Amino acid sequence: MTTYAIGDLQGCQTQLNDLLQEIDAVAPQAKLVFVGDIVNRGPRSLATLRQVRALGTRARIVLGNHDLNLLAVACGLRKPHASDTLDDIMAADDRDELITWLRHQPLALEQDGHLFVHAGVLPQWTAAQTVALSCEVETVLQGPDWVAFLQKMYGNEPAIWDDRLQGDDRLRCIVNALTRIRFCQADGRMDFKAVEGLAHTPAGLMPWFEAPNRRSADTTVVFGHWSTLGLMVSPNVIGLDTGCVWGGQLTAMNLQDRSIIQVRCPQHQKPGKN
Ligand SMILES: Nc1ncnc2c1ncn2[C@@H]1O[C@H](COP(=O)(O)OP(=O)(O)OP(=O)(O)OP(=O)(O)OC[C@H]2O[C@@H](n3cnc4c(N)ncnc43)[C@H](O)[C@@H]2O)[C@@H](O)[C@H]1O
Repeated sequence: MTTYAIGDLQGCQTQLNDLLQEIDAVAPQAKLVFVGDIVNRGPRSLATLRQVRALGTRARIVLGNHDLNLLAVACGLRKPHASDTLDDIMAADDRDELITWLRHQPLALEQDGHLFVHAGVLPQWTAAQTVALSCEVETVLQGPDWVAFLQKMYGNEPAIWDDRLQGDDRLRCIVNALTRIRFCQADGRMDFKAVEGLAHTPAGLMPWFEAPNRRSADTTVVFGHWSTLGLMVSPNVIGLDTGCVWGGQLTAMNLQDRSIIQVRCPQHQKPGKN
């Protein structure tokens, strides 16, 4: 069975339609895995969310930082940022159903020998451990205390993993790795400032996937989140955020033969204005 992994949609539903048409033309039964940031910044968050959900068992997703932001906005914890484009979801008749569906999605999943996350994986984690840690967050997100969890989720500390972490600190560290990391130090300490591409790697930092002795290196990790990195394809790392919302492209990769389908996108937001 063919599987396509698809990069950050960010509410670009017109391009999602175009992309799905192109996929269907070559592999109509293909399974789909979206690497998160289904919504926000783009013009059609509601339609995008509805369409991905309507794909049913054909598609799986992992949650991104913008999807978590939507949950926080929807439950009244966060005010929308000026650059957020979530109003159509907030006003939708099916808003509660959509939010419930979203908070029942994973932050990491393994399928067909690939590990899917939105942002990255800490060097101390194996692929199996990554999925287990994701499950810890999912259990809380799907339970009765999900709003209290989101309230404690924000923050950059602890920035380094320790198996002994517990409670809110443990969950925050897991969420930050799976949905926000780009660069880290050699010991896996996460950086949350640098957002540019590899040519601008700050001194003392490295992309998370180049951390020495990364224990998930035996599994191909597929991720999004890092639009300034762009399309990144190496034997065991595949980055698919090609900045559709910033005027780049929406990208899908056939994980069996690594062929690429891309759809050009108009610029919906200007970099640096968020
Ligand atoms: N635990 C948690 N803690 C904190 N926040 C959490 C959280 N969980 C969820 N969130 C939420 O995360 C949301 C986003 O936070 P931000 O802080 O805005 O996230 P970001 O990483 O800067 O941006 P993004 O995720 O859109 O990534 P991209 O590569 O496209 O863009 C990255 C940057 O690249 C720039 N860029 C894009 N294309 C560019 C180009 N062509 N040239 C130059 N710069 C470009 C953009 O301007 C942008 O600044 C917030 O709403 C927040 O609520």
